[in-house]
Order: sequence, then C-alpha cells, then structure tokens
Amino acid sequence: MRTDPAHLIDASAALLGRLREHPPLVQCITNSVVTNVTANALLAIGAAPAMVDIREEAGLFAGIAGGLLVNLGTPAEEQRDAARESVAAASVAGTPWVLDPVAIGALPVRTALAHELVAARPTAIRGNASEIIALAGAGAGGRGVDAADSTDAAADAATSLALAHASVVAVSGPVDLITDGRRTARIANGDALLTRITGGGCALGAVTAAFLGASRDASAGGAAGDLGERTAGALLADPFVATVAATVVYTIAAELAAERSTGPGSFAVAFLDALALVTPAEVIARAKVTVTDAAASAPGSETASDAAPNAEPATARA
Ligand SMILES: Nc1ncnc2c1ncn2[C@@H]1O[C@H](COP(=O)(O)OP(=O)(O)OP(=O)(O)O)[C@@H](O)[C@H]1O
Ligand SMILES: Cc1ncsc1CCO
Ligand SMILES: [Mg+2]
Repeated sequence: MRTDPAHLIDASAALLGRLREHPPLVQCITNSVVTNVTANALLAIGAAPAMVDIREEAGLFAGIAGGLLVNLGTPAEEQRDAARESVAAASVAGTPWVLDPVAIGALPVRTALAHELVAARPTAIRGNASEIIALAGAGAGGRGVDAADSTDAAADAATSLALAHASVVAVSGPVDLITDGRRTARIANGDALLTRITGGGCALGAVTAAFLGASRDASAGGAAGDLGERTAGALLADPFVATVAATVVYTIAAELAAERSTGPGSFAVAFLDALALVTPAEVIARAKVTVTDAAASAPGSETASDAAPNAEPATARA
C-alpha cells in the first residue's frame, strides 16, 4: 500500500474527522501524575476517556473499549494486574492497545513488566528514545521519565522492536519517528513546550489509542482527500497510518498552542483548546512528514510529498 507523505497527511486529516464523528471509548491504565491531563486531552480531541484500572474490571472493559492505553509511569501492584488483565482481554477482543514503557531501563519492576507485556504484541509501542532503546534491549535505558537519546539514535531499536512484535513503534522527541519495521515516518512538527508540562508524552499515548480506535472503525471505507474509497478504507485502517496521524495532529495542536502562550502554564491551557479546535485543513497545511520505505527499490529512498528529493520535510498541499 502506498504510504507517501501526501497519503499519510490526507489520512491524518480524515482520521481526525472520523474520530470526532464517532468518539472512541479509550480505556487508560496510566500513571497518577497525568491521569487528569490525559482524560482532558482525550476529551479535547473528541474521544471518550475511561480510567478503568482495577482488577476484575480492567479486563472486562478492554473487551468493549475502542482502544486501550497501558502506561507504566506509576505501576502499583493493582495496576500491574489490571494491565495484564486488559492486555489479555484486548488480544481476545481485537481491541487496539498502546504500551508506554515510562522510565524503563534501570527501574526493575516496570522494566520486567514492560518486557512481559510487549510479548503480547501491542498494536503500538510509544516512548521516548531512551525507553525504546531500553525495551529493545539495546542499552541501559534513560535517566528517568525524560529521554537522554535522540529519536534517530533509537531508529534501529525501534525497527527491531517493530519486527519482533509486529507492532508500530513511535519514538517521541524534537522529530518524532514512527516505524512498522518497513516504513518509517519522521514528523517534524511540535513544540518544546510539550516537554515543560507533565503528560506531554503520556497524553500522546492516549491520543494514539484514540486514533487506533477510530482507525479500527474506519475500515468500512469512505474517501480521504483525493484518495479512492477502497484505498482510503485500507489506509485509514492501517495502525501505522493511525499512529502517524495521532502524532501529526497532536504536534500541530502543540504548535498552534505555542503561538498563543507565554510559558508552560498558559501553554497547558492553550494546548487543550488547540486539541479541540485543530481542523483537518490545518493538519493538511502544517504537517511536516517524510517517509522512508525499506522495501522501496532505491536503498534509503526518501519521499517528501510534493517536493524534490532532499527537500525540507514536506508540507503537503498547503
Ligand atoms: N524539542 C522538541 N521540540 C518539539 N516537540 C517536542 C520536543 N521534544 C518533544 N516534543 C514533542 O513532545 C511530545 C512528547 O514527547 P517526549 O519525548 O517529551 O515524551 P516523553 O519523554 O515520553 O514525555 P513524558 O514526560 O510525558 O513521559 C511529542 O509529541 C514530541 O513530538
Ligand atoms: C513525572 C512522572 N513520574 C512518574 S510518571 C511521570 C509522568 C511523566 O511521565
Ligand atoms: Mg513518557
């Protein structure tokens, strides 16, 4: 399937529209620092959050949710069991789920749990570069909840994780890198203010689960931009495309918010507004996406939509 930047950007705009038309129910098993921020971000983008994270409920709920987030930021014992229950139920029900292995590497309990859960094949794995490197077993891991490595330093780790678990791997940072092991997208949108509020990465994991939920509903078809109906249906149902869409929309909302804020406090408020107000047309106008495809004929071939080779990351159909 063709997934050049222009297709990815059109699909991002279309999935945002789908998500708002049919709000996915997103189950979050997440950390106590960002629970409220995450629920607000989901409501703002147009999804329906539910923080169902106790034993004997989590698994039941994963069977009916549109998407599931498992974030290991503050993994108390009950949440660890809830995560196991939900992941098992999501696998049976086909509920797409996202693993955010917060601060794994040096911390033993969450690192062991992340390795256990990843074996159940998350639909998407989302983390900063240090976390992805640690999960791939390629390094000792970061210094805590913030990344100490660049996203390109995690590219090989992301590819091997994606291939080992048939997952999409999303590495966040100044340029976000998303791969399914064959296709790799780089997204140059965003604002550093996202790293000065809590939940910048954690809420992105939840928004990714929301887009995967919208994507699962989208396989019925319907045109995305100038794509034909059958192509659009397959494109929108592709977890790689949905994961890219979540990051594109989220990071463009951050840019819009940064233009209206003076620091982290006003940014946090403006960001919720921007998640609610960002339009599919703004997504198409502002997205900066490049794609490489390991299966493409030219080695290392890179495409940037509507642009010559070696152009700046593409802004498609501005
Ligand atoms: N320097 C930067 N410039 C622009 N955007 C950035 C920058 N650093 C991170 N981002 C964006 O911030 C968001 C969160 O990424 P980050 O790598 O900070 O996650 P994280 O370390 O997991 O965060 P958390 O503290 O929530 O665990 C992503 O959307 C990413 O695009
Ligand atoms: C600060 C912090 N500590 C554990 S989880 C978390 C939220 C950011 O990941
Ligand atoms: Mg994080």
